[in-house]
Amino acid sequence: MSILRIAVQKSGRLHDESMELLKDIGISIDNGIDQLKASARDFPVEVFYLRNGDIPQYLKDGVVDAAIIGENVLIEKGIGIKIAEKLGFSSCRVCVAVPKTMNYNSIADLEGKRIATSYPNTVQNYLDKNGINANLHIINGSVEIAPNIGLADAIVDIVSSGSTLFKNNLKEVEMILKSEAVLAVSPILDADKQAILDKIQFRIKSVLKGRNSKYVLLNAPNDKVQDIISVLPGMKSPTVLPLAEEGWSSIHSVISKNQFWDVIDDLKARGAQGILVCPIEKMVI
Ligand SMILES: Nc1ncnc2c1ncn2[C@@H]1O[C@H](COP(=O)(O)OP(=O)(O)OP(=O)(O)O)[C@@H](O)[C@H]1O
Ligand SMILES: O=P(O)(O)OC[C@H]1O[C@H](OP(=O)(O)OP(=O)(O)O)[C@H](O)[C@@H]1O
Ligand SMILES: [Mg+2]
Repeated sequence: MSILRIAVQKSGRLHDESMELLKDIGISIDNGIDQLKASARDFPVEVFYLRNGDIPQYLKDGVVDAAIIGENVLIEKGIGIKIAEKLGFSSCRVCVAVPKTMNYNSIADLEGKRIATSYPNTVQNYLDKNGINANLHIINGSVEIAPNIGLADAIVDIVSSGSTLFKNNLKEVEMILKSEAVLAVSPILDADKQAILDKIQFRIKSVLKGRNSKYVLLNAPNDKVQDIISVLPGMKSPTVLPLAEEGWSSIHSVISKNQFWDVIDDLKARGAQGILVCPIEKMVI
């Protein structure tokens, strides 16, 4: 029987949420400390714990079949590897930053400069597209220190809150790309493995939809029900049930997290009372 080999980051920023997602889709792993490989108890899956930066090559070679990986690393090293699903965590951006004191007006100011980065392919592509010639210095970590020690005039690195740039007296001047954790798939995948992957992807979609939605219950007098329903999306349409008290109804619906507060304000204004909001574990549509 086929077994799908999934790579996750061994340790680092993606590890915990990757394991949480696997758990949420029903893949439980006996994770012995320092194990590099583990089998799932209840699903035909093996999990490989690898460095994020090494995963694109393993996918290309078909050593692993799928992976949870930072999109930025795939863009840097994973030409031809398909993204099956965006996973909604570890969001960041890859940016150009320069010393705060530099008078930066446009990308033309990078001409002839020394740029330190761990993402040389991404940077070179970006410079080529913009017709800029610059000298790249490849460093593997602590890139933000490079301008302060005289190694570079600018850097390209990951930015999230911006606090690392701030601490190093740098300012963000260009955004090259946005990234988040993704489910990536090897180009070498037979039909049996594809069938396992399809099941996993279906489960991931259900979990992500659940994470992005809330279940809402509220009470309303019957004469307000139609007006309230008009602002509730619901999966098909909202559920309306009679309350024990004559003339009142309970309305149940699902609201997307993005619209949540706006819809709640609207519901209150239309006469909703006793509004309860619950998390949704999974949503299968
Ligand atoms: N500050 C951040 N905020 C959000 N996401 C981030 C941040 N830094 C990195 N990431 C994302 O998490 C991924 C893993 O980052 P991390 O620093 O843990 O590993 P790494 O050092 O790049 O990789 P390796 O596993 O090869 O040692 C990055 O590729 C990026 O997609
Ligand atoms: O904008 P911020 O929120 O400050 O995040 C950005 C920093 O986070 C990452 O480093 P990380 O902390 O993962 O350290 P590393 O360089 O050792 O991987 C990245 O390389 C930046 O340095
Ligand atoms: Mg890092």
